[in-house]
Amino acid sequence: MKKVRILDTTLRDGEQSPGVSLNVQEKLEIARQLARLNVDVIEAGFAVASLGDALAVKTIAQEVKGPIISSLARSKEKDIDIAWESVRFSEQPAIHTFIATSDIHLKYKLRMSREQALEQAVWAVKRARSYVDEVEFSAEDATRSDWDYLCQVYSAVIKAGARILNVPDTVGYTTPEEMKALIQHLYKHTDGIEKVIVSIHCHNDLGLAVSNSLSAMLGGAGQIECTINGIGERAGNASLEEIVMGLHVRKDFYQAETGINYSEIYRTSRLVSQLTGMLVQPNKAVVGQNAFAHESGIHQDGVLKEKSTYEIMDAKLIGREEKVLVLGKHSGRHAFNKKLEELGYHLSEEELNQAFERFKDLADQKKQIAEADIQFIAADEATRTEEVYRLDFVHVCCGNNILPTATVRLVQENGSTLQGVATGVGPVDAAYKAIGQMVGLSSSLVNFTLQSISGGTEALGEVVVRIFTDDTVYVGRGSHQDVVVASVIAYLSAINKMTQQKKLNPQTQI
Ligand SMILES: CC(=O)SCCNC(=O)CCNC(=O)[C@H](O)C(C)(C)COP(=O)(O)OP(=O)(O)OC[C@H]1O[C@@H](n2cnc3c(N)ncnc32)[C@H](O)[C@@H]1OP(=O)(O)O
Ligand SMILES: CC(C)C(=O)C(=O)O
Ligand SMILES: [Mg+2]
Repeated sequence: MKKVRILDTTLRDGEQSPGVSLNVQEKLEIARQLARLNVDVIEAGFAVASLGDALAVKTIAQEVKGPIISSLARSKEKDIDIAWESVRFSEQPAIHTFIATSDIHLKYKLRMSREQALEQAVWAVKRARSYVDEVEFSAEDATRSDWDYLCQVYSAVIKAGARILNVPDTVGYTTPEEMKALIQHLYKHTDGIEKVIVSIHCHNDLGLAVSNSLSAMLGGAGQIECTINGIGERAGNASLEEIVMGLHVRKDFYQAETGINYSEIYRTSRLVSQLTGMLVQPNKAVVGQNAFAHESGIHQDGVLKEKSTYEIMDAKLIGREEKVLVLGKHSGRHAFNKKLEELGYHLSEEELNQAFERFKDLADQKKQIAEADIQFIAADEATRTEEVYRLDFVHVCCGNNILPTATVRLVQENGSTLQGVATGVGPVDAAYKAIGQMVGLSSSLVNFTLQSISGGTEALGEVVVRIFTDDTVYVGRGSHQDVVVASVIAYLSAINKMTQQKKLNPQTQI
């Protein structure tokens, strides 16, 4: 059975999804979960992009054990040096350098000749190899590049010391058949290719990212680059859970397997969705809410008689079992903490106390606490931003025959309070206007989403808010059984992040 390496790029390409911005603590939490999922490589970021990115890569390199920790770098001295400074603390550091090879990119973007790009690629790989053995090289837009030129570039970078050759379908342009043929062509015409790992990195512009990745594997690729829930630039990247389960369920056909710990798949999907604010569509394969739900009578009848009639994988295998938890309003701190540890969370004393208090509040109002509720509360506490403004109370007056009005009181860091009242088109709008006036916020709300975390009208409502200011998006999350309260908490969480950022960088306008 062939072993396929999984490189997870949720924290790099995944974070390139429009509207996603993760802080260091959130990235660390995801990286820890990726280690539990047992990915082979975590591409932790693009260190040169910002001080925050470099710090996140460095923190992950220092804290997360198990996977190789890599940073992306253009084929530029500054990028490679900063990438090295950030990953060097890992037990297994790696640098991933790239340059585009398609004529379109060479002519219009890089304004370089083919010869110049080849020279630059070789230089970059040598510089990266002066720091570390694990050097990956990507020929950006490989699938729209001339195949002979591509072989020349790959032969030259192997000679320069690259250990992994990545073939990106940067704009999701190729097809499964063409991808397999390209990988086979590279194997025939690239000098020294048998000594390196061939990797594949597919985008989903035509919805073919997973198919193209699996085809590349059939052509000989030994590493697949992907993201949790398929998030990433534009239409996203190949989705990790679909690739891994595709290889597992069709082992008979692909004759390949990964080292992924299947039981962590669902939990990882939930965590990434929660922290990025990118909701998972209900019909998403493997991790969508409906992926194991049977609606029609004939299907239900079949499944009741024998599950395998309509199920090709076991929900329990990926950690999706809907357990009725024994945890409830009579549970104590020990049992609660043990459950958190089972779910992979190690909270500080203070975080545990806060999480326990929220759990008890919820248990008072909800008959059954689902695992998803507990996971949400734990992740929320583990990644909480320092509170510049905390909600004291929100009262709303609304209905079908009344002007929606909200009164809100906030407590500031120094203990003083702010109180405001406003009207709006609905209770959330009114509350947001009251808060905006109190904190002097001139930024506009970009996006607001609301979903329930578990079933029933008493379920926790999860709100994700994105606010935009000074070219930066701040993502805030909030959860509460009352959706107006959840909305206010989410808004304050985004405002708190923005205010913290302003303290670090006083030029930033609010
Ligand atoms: C296919 C991908 O996903 S690639 C990764 C994409 N991810 C990102 O871009 C996120 C992080 N990026 C950033 O923070 C910024 O773009 C930075 C810090 C990397 C660069 O910022 P800036 O210096 O302001 O440059 P800007 O982004 O406007 O333009 C990119 C420059 O890099 C050059 N460039 C692009 N790719 C490469 C490469 N692989 N090697 C060398 N140079 C490159 C471009 O030609 C352009 O150069 P120019 O300024 O001489 O015209
Ligand atoms: C940097 C490379 C690997 C990339 O993300 C792409 O080409 O899509
Ligand atoms: Mg990409």
